Amino acid sequence: MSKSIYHVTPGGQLSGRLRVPGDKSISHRAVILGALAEGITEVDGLLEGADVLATIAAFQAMGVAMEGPQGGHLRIHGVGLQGLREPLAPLDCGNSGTAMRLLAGVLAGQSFASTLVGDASLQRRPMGRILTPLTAMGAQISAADGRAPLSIKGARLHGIRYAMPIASAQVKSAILLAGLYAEGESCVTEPAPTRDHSERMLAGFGYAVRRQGPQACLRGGGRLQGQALVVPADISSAAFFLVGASIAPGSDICLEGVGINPTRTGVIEILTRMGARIDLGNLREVGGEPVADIRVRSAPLQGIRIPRHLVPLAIDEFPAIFVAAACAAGETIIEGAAELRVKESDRIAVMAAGLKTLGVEVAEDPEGARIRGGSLGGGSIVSHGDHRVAMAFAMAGLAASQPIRIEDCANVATSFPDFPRLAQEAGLALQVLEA
Ligand SMILES: O=C(O)C1=C[C@@H](OP(=O)(O)O)[C@@H](O)[C@H](O)C1
Ligand SMILES: C=C(OP(=O)(O)O)C(=O)O
Repeated sequence: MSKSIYHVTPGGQLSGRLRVPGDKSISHRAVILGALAEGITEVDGLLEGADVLATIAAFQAMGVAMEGPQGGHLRIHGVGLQGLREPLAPLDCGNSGTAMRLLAGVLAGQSFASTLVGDASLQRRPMGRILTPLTAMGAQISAADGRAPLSIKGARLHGIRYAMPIASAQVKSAILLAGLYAEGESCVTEPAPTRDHSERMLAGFGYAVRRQGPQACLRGGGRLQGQALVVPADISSAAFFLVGASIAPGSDICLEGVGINPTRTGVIEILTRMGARIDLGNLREVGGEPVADIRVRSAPLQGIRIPRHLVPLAIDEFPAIFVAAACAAGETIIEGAAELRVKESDRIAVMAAGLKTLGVEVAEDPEGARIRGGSLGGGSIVSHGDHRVAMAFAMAGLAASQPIRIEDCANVATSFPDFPRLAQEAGLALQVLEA
C-alpha cells in the first residue's frame, strides 16, 4: 500500500452540508448477520472502507455470494447459520479489530478449522479478551502470546454467563455471535454501557435477544431472517467535522443522517460540555438506529474533566477530542481511558507526541492525559498508520499557525476512504501527497 502524506495549510473554516460514510460498526454487523441469515439481505449506506471489505472477503471465502458493494449497496445471499464452508486460506482481517474479534466469535462455532490473520498493527492488539470467553464456551483457539494470528478449531459450544472485565462491544459481540451456535443460553454482562448495534441488529434479523440492564442474553439454535437495512452515517467519522467546525472560527456545517445511538454519542456530550455549539435536527429512525442531522457552528471551547462514564461512549473519538482539548481554554483531563492504548496505535502516546510537536503542553497518564489548551503551531506528525490520528491532526490544521504534515495516512481508507475529498469540499486546505 502506498504511504500517503497529508499536508494541511493552516486556517480556513468548514461550511456546507455533507454526508460522511456509513457506520463502520453497523456495516461489519450487517455483513456478518446477512451472511448467516436465511435468504437475501440488502444493505444500503454500507461503508466501503477497507475494514468492512475485509469482513466481506472473509465471508466470500467461506462460500457466501455477495453482489457489490457498489455505491453503498450490498446484496448478500445468506447461507444460514450452518451454511458456511471451510475457507481454503487464512482469513485476512487487515487493520480491523472488529473484523477479527467478531469473526472469531462466528468461527468458534463452526465444524471446520480456520485461521485469522491481520496487519502489523492488528498483530499487536490483545486477543486474550475474546480467547478467554470463547474457550470457556468450548472453542479451541491458539494464539501465541494472546495475539493474532488466531488458529480456531470450531467446536460444539455451550452457553456461558460472562461478566466482561472491560467495557468492549467487540468482546460482547463475539460472545453473542458464538452464542448463536451454543447449546443453551449465553449471557454477557458489561461493566459500563458499550455500543449495542449487535443486540439491535440481531433483533432486526428476528433473533430474540433478552436485554436486562447491563446484561444481554440469547439462546443458541435459532435462525436469522434476511433483511433490508440502511446503515446510518458514522458518528465516529462525523466527529472530525464536529471538532473541525468547533475550532475554526466562522464555521457552520451540517452533517446529514448521522447515527445518534445513545451508546455512541459521548462525543456530542463531551464537546457540548466544552462549550461547542451542536444542534440536532430532523430526528428519525433508520434501520433500527436513531439518526439526526447535526449542525455545528464554531464556538470558544473550555477545558473540562471528562466524566469517566462517557469514555466508552466516545472511545473512537478521542483522537479528535485531544485536538479539541488542545484548542480549548484551560486544562482537559482524560481518565479511565486505558483502552486507547490498545487501538490501531497507542492513541494516548501518539496523540500526546503529535500535540507536543505542535507546541501543546500534554502530560500522559497511564489511563489518560492532561492537555493544556493553547495555540497550535505546525510541524510533522507521525500517525503510526492510525486512521483516526491522521484525520484528527488534519483537522488541527484549521486552528494551526503553520502547516501540518502528517505521515502514513493510507489507513484512513479503513474507515473513511473519502475523507480528503469531503474535508476539502467543506473547506479544509488539505493536500494528499504520495510518498
Ligand atoms: O464493536 C465495535 O464495532 C467496535 C467497538 C470498539 O472497540 P472495543 O470493543 O475494543 O472497545 C471500537 O473501538 C471499535 O472501533 C468498534
Ligand atoms: C478501534 C477502531 O477499530 P477496530 O477496533 O475495528 O480496529 C477504530 O476504528 O477506531
